[in-house]
Amino acid sequence: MPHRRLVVGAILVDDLGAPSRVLACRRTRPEAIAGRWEFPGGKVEPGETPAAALVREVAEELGAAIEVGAELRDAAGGRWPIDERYELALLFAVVAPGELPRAGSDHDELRWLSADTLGSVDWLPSDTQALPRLRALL
Ligand SMILES: Nc1nc2c([nH]c(=O)n2[C@H]2C[C@H](O)[C@@H](COP(=O)(O)OP(=O)(O)OP(=O)(O)O)O2)c(=O)[nH]1
Repeated sequence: MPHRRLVVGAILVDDLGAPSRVLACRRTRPEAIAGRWEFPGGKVEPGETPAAALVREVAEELGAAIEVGAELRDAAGGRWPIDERYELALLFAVVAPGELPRAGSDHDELRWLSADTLGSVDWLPSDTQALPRLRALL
């Protein structure tokens, strides 16, 4: 199987040590996935670490500085498939002190979700795969 390019997503939580809420973001584009909810992030550039890509993407999309924590892997220690070309790395993160994430042009709504409400929005399919493991940590 050819090597898949990496997309990173931030599981932005209220507290890295004792998370109880996660930030979900509703995409505005492209049209095929507009209205679906995701973890903010994007494609890792060549030579960039996943954590550095995440800091860059969240600053661009939500205007907020973050601190990056551990990665959420699947039960076998793997990342999350998107399609033939991409796979998803999900990294926990917190907003830096004094920072406030705001929707820019990539999103039209942000919502903080708890274990009880995590399934209440229409997540992208690759993100849906990770929800049971994430919910167990909230
Ligand atoms: N950002 C993000 N993308 C996701 C998630 N889940 C998922 O399947 N994807 C898919 C949607 C997109 O096809 C792809 C990431 O593309 P993107 O548009 O966010 O990346 P980017 O910001 O680098 O965009 P671009 O510069 O290439 O336009 O991964 C997720 O939780 N967050």
